[in-house]
Amino acid sequence: GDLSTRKQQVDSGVPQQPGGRAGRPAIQLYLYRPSSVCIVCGMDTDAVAPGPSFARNGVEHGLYGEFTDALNERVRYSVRLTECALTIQKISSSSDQNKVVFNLTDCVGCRAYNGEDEADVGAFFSAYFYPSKRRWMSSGTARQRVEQCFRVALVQEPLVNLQEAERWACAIRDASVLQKSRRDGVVYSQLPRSCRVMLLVNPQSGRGQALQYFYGHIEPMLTEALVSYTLVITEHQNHARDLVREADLSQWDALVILSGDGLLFEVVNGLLEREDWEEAIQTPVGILPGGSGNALAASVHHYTQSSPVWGEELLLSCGFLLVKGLVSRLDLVSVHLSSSRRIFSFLSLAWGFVADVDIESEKYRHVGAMRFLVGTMVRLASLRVYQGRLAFLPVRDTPQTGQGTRDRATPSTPPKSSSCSSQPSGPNSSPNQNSCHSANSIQNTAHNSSNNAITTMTTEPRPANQRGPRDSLLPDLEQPVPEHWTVVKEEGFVLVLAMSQSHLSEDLLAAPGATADDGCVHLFYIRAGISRPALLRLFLAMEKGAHLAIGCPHLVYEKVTAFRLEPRSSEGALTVDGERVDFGPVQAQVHGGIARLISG
Ligand SMILES: Nc1ncnc2c1ncn2[C@@H]1O[C@H](COP(=O)(O)OP(=O)(O)OP(=O)(O)O)[C@@H](O)[C@H]1O
Repeated sequence: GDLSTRKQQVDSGVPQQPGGRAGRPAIQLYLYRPSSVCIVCGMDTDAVAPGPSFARNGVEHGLYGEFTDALNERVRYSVRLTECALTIQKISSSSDQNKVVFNLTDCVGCRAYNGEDEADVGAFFSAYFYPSKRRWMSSGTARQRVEQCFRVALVQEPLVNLQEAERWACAIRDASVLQKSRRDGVVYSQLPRSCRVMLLVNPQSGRGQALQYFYGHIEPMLTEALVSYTLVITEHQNHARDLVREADLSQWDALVILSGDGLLFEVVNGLLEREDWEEAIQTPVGILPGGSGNALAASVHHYTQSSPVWGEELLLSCGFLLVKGLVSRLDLVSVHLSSSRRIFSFLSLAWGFVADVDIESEKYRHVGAMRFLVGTMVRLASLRVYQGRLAFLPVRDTPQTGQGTRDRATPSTPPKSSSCSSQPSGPNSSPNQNSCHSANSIQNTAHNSSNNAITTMTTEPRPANQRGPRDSLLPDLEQPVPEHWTVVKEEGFVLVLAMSQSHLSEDLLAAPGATADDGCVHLFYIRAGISRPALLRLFLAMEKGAHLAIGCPHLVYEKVTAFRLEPRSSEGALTVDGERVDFGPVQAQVHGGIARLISG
């Protein structure tokens, strides 16, 4: 339904209706009451003359209109829309002081509507912006909601006024769609306009506030951006996985989760367990932070090169990226567990200190993201050494044609699924022979069973746990690692951490150089012998991603495409994407860019 009330604020120069207060946004319900809108369109004044490329209340290379403040008819504004900005200026003012320019890269939508008062002939349009602004009372910037509302009352005919409001709304929407902040070197595709999203919310995630976050921040934003969604509230573990495995994906342009990373782990693995996994994994996935770790959400925000944000500011940032709808590639790591199970990870594999902190701090969940700090202090007090063997395939030693490296040139028509196997290949197999890339089309195609690119199965379908891309770099887990792999001499570790994204949690920038689709795993390990203060210094430095610059002799960092870890001590946990997995030998290989992630 329509939004029905909102906070209104008119500042000295320009009427604004910010939905949240400055600084950290609180959870608020934005209920819309259009009658509170404050600008009247159609005043005949020459105080601010339109530029030569504008027609008054008409379009040439933009739009120009003149307005008065409905709350004070003596205050008038000129409004200009160009291809990249909406500029609002107080007409009576001769200086530029009262001019406000809204960049359309910050605009998520605009809509036209009638007022609640049936006797009112005027119509309205509202434009919704989320510019990055300085925080109130603290340093840095964060996105904050700003609404600009205009009343159109050109004539006494309500329909004509509504058509004029719709013309402005449409022009602002169209111009905003074209204005997106893209990073150099990233290949994007685009969600369709008015896209359809399946939005999965885990009400238990984090401190149990995910649904509040949804209704307070995300639902209004989706409505503003005309994104239609189906809300699914997960009821139990593996609910999302089962749902995604069976869903008719042609109904959705994206699968988005509002939760911790664990729910996206289920979605990704559900997609790869489908018979049509090659096409299914092309469905863009998105993340909205609702957990206590929120590592992928923090990474996605970090990739936009914006200053760090946390909590609800991070939620707003990720919500903004979702409705802007840019999609890039996402690496997945195929992880073979000792139980012969294979799972796919988009985030991390941890053993030792980090994994133990993650699992042991579950009991401090009520303190939110602080649980990791508490857990770190507790585990530091009883620091352990974990015995095991580690081997890896450095990026520099990886065959260029093999899987695990970034391959943007992969043809868009996938090979037949029947030629693929999820089982590890023998050490002598050629990566080319074994490679089974998914369709790496950057087009945002409908998930249509008549699509030519979709491969039909010509042989017996593989069981769900054997689907997904073939791991051409991995030998059998019982076989020794290939000779060209690097085997670590030491067998005593404090931690081993394999990162696919930049962040380990909202405030731990573990792999500063990582991107979502760099085609490698950022492998860190800390050798036994590090002192408690040195380890603490490393974690404190990690908050700003400065741990590698400390020069700690116990910390080793390698970019790899595959690795194997064989724990020898029985204590400690093994986690994949923050979830505990079967303890024992494990090996993994990266599949560069096989999934798609809503990012910026
Ligand atoms: N309604 C539910 N009740 C209980 N568990 C659920 C429910 N929905 C999903 N789950 C499971 O909860 C687990 C944790 O979810 P998720 O990682 O999304 O949140 P979180 O653990 O709070 O986040 P974080 O790891 O950042 O603290 C997942 O394995 C998921 O399967």
